[in-house]
Amino acid sequence: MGKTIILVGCGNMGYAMLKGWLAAGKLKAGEIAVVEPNETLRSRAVSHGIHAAAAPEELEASTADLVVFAVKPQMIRDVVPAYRRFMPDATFLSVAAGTSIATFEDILGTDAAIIRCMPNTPAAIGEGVMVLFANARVRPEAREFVSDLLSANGAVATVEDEALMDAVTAVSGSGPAYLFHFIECLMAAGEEAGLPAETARLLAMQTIYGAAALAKTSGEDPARLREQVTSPGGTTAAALSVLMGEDRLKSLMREAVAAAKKRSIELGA
Ligand SMILES: NC(=O)C1=CN([C@@H]2O[C@H](COP(=O)(O)OP(=O)(O)OC[C@H]3O[C@@H](n4cnc5c(N)ncnc54)[C@H](O)[C@@H]3O)[C@@H](O)[C@H]2O)C=CC1
Ligand SMILES: O=C(O)[C@@H]1CCC=N1
Repeated sequence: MGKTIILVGCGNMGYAMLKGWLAAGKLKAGEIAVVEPNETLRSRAVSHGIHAAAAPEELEASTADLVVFAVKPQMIRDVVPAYRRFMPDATFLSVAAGTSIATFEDILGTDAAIIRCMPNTPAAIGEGVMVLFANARVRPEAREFVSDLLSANGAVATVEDEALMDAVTAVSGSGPAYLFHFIECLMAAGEEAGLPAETARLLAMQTIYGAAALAKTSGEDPARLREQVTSPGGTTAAALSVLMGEDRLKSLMREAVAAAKKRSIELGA
């Protein structure tokens, strides 16, 4: 690839993205450096042969093409100024929920090339969805480079209106947690219905995986796929009358997504 990337923060999301890049062979260990104050987390990067620093002053790189911020939104104002020295060459990519381009421009100046990205943790296995919004300072070559890098993490999409990033965060950024909880609930219900724990786990996991894969690959509307499972007067109809009666699950999902969107807006305030 021949570029220099600095990953700032190698926690849950930063490391998930890094794993996706390395697994897809998008970059060599020598093309990326990590800044992470936590020694245990830093050692994960070191185990891949990557130079990992506890603080930006310890970085060996004097130039960078891309600086990726994967720290908590509340830390952005403290962390970002140390990377101003990589301007004007660097493009800055932030995955921080709620944190606007305007906040970065306030810290780095309006000359800075900034891309907001809302990823999700399946990025680690190339099955994430990475949603981008860039400011006008990002050059076309930099956009292409970032899109190509992130394609190792899964689908890459863009929004034209930055305000949509809060809804994106609520649907796909936080979304994996909803599905993990759904798996937990289906496992627990399976056990209560009499299945051994290991069987309930296998059935819940493979059913979610298989249904998602079928929904994605078949091109069928999810409602049509649901109907194909639902025999009139059968078992599925009995269960769906619980989930869909009075729009129960739909209302819950609407409330959950609205709560996440509201929190994303608050984080950016
Ligand atoms: N976890 C997720 O599923 C997603 C997280 N995000 C965003 O990713 C960002 C990181 O979230 P997580 O990875 O979940 O949190 P995390 O707490 O696992 O990772 C943040 C990392 O930043 C490190 N850090 C703290 N101070 C630092 C500094 N001065 N320089 C460099 N690194 C420093 C921490 O030691 C920690 O490892 C947040 O802004 C969040 O909104 C976005 C989408 C999904
Ligand atoms: O919970 C959060 O705030 C972050 C953003 C999206 C997923 N995790």
